[in-house]
Amino acid sequence: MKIPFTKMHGLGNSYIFLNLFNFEMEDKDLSSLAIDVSNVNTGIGSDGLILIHPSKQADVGMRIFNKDGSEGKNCGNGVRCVAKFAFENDLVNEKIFTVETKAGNVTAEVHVVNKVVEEVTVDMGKPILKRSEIPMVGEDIPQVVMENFEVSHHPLQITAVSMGNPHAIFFVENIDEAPLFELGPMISNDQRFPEGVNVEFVEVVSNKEINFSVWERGSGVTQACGTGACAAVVASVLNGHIPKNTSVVVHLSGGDLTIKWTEDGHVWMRGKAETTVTGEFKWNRNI
Ligand SMILES: N[C@H](CCC[C@H](N)C(=O)O)C(=O)O
Repeated sequence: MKIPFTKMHGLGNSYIFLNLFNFEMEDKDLSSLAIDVSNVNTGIGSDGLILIHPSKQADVGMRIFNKDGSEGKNCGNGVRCVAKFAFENDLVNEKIFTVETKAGNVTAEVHVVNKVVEEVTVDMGKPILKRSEIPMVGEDIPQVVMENFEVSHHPLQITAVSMGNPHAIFFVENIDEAPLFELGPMISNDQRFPEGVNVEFVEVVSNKEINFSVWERGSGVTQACGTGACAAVVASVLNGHIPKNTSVVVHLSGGDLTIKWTEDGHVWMRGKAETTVTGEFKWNRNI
């Protein structure tokens, strides 16, 4: 089976994009396709697969699958790439439009230079803070902020935020000393998160700047995580490190995002989206 694809990335968080406006894939094949295209040795190499599809409730729709074949509900870097693809391929004809995700609709605005979308601003909507809606097991309280969370004899304090997908945020003194590889996978698969969780370590640099690293649910360490960066800013405000309504520079391994949690409760994200390569993937898994 020959599959036309476009590889794109947001700050090095890369996905293989399929345009389902002019190509069809069976739902039952998507998980295994995500695993195969993500494989850097036998596939194309990426953090997962993203489908761009027609939508009845928004201008375009997207679905995101992680490297392990699991489906996520939202993807900040992915939304910016979908917006770039949709505008540059005339799937939309306005610079501001809506994108359907499994977590609901978001609104994107593309910033164009010489017909090329360089950056995208996304209104990622409101964060979800209620424990049961993260979801996280335990007494259902309005928000989980600096709660004791022991992992493998490490006494940590967790702040939990959902951007439609779950995030566990831990503040550290020095991001370079964060136990990302040791504790990331343990926390991501911890029983206290019934659906798993994305794990972020955050170093507060100032009241408008943070350093950030991430172990993504279903993909492991990635260069960037857009929803994670949004969740990290929300957590920083909840913990009094950053005032609300501040334009925060989030330094991720792959580059910077500018994020603001505004008084009306919405989280805004601005950052780059880039196209790496287009091509045709010969997929011959015996399905
Ligand atoms: N691993 C995430 C999906 C990708 C999110 C990330 N790549 C982003 O940019 O937000 C999850 O399972 O919830």
